[in-house]
Parts: sequence; structure tokens; C-alpha cells
Amino acid sequence: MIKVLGVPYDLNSSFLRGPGYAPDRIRVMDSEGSANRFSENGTEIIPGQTYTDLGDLDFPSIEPRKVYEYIKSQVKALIETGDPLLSIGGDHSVSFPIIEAHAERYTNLHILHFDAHGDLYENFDDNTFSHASPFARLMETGKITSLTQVGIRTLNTHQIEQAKKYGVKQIEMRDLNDAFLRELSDPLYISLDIDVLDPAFAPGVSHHEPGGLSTRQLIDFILRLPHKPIGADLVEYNPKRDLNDMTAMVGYKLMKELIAKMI
Ligand SMILES: NC(=[NH2+])NCCC[C@H](N)C(=O)O
Ligand SMILES: [Mn+2]
Ligand SMILES: [Mn+2]
Repeated sequence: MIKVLGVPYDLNSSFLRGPGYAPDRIRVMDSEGSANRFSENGTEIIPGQTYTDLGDLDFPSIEPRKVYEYIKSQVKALIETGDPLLSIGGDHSVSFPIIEAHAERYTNLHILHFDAHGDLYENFDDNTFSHASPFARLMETGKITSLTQVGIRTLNTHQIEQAKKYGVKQIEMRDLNDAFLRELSDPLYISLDIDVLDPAFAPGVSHHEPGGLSTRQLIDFILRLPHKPIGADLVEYNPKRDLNDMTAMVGYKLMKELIAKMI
């Protein structure tokens, strides 16, 4: 059965705190009574039935290196059985240990990464674990077979060089198309930074980067993906920036669509 894990950590965020509160705000959308539980592909996503909610990670220390090690060891243990794992919440730094654990469990791991940002900084704020660097850290390990980034619209010279160095495939917003869907391979992991969406659709994020995907475009990419992901994360939802829980509902909707895809 699919496992859902809350990852309430945002101390590696370079700009604002808030994504640490995301897991519960997304869960509330399941029970508040507004939406039903069907994903668009017709699967009903029922807690305790379609997936097991493991609750939130309880960090013994909030120090970035300890957090990295803790997340990695916890995730490693959880995915040992081969059950797909969806983690919800956190700034994007949490994806480094989560995906590294997957890369050690599944050989030849391919990553599909939706984001406004490349998150490829070799060094950001002198924090190895910055949310601006998880994909640099992952590519440095040599454990990742391919990384495809979609929705990017903030490239600078350094990140263009990093992408070249590590052979990262980037589908920027300015020339968005869906050919990437047919160029991916199994085993596939999806890392979904909700700021890939235009701030008009998802105001509850730390970094409002104009010119992004519509919610419809993102859901269509997920629906049309010809792969069943072995794991996924939903990061960077910031409840402190949200308006009337609009982005919490986007997060809940994406959670349902990702789970439906992982079954
Ligand atoms: N995970 C994220 N939201 N990362 C945002 C990093 C933003 C960083 N200031 C940049 O220029 O790219
Ligand atoms: Mn990101
Ligand atoms: Mn981002």
C-alpha cells in the first residue's frame, strides 16, 4: 500500500519559514468537507484504504546535517518493502535525503522535477543543505541516472553551467512542450515544488515567480505520464502565504493525483 509521510521542516529555506506547517494544512483538506476524494483518473483516494498516513517525522534534532541523516535513514527503512512513498511538506531541501534514499533502493533512478527553480546551486548562503541546492547535492552523488526539470524560469549563468556539468535536461517555461513525457524511464521519482505553478494559481509559496504553469497544465502532465512513479514528494507549500487555503487545496488535489498515479 502507498505510504504518505509528513515532513515538517523548513529551516533550509533561504527566504521564508512556513513549509514546515504544510503537512497538516494539506491533510485538513481531506476532511473539511469541501472536496470529494476522487482523483481525475477515477480512483478514490481514501486514507487508511488507498494509502497509509504515517503522520509526520519527529526530528530528534533540527540541525541541518542531523536532519539530512535522519530523513535519509527513516525513508530508507520505509521504502525497503517496495511500497511507494509520497512525502508531503517541507522546503525543497528535504528532497535531497528522500531521493538519495530512493536512489540507493532503486538502481538507475530517473527524476522528474517540476519547479520554477533549478535548485542546482553548488553553494547557496554557505548552507550545503539549502533548498536552493538539493539537485546539485543529488547529482554530485553520482547515484542519479537522469534528471529532467520542467517549468524552470529562473536560470542564471551558474545554474546553466551546473545543468551542463551534470547533464540535466531542462524544459524551461519559455519553450514548454510535453515531449519529455515520452523520454522518461522507470524507475521514476517525481519531485514537485508547488512554485512551478504560476503564483496566480498557487499563492501559498515562499517564492512568487510569475510566468508559471496553470494547475490544469500540471495535472494534465501527471495524467498523461506513461509511468508509474515509485516515489514522489510535494514540497514548498507555505501556509503562511496562503489565501483562504486556496493553495492547501491545490496541494491536496496534487496529492490525490500523485497517489492515483502511484497505484
Ligand atoms: N526550492 C526553492 N523554492 N528554491 C528557490 C531558490 C531561489 C533562489 N533565490 C534562486 O535564485 O533560484
Ligand atoms: Mn525547489
Ligand atoms: Mn521552486
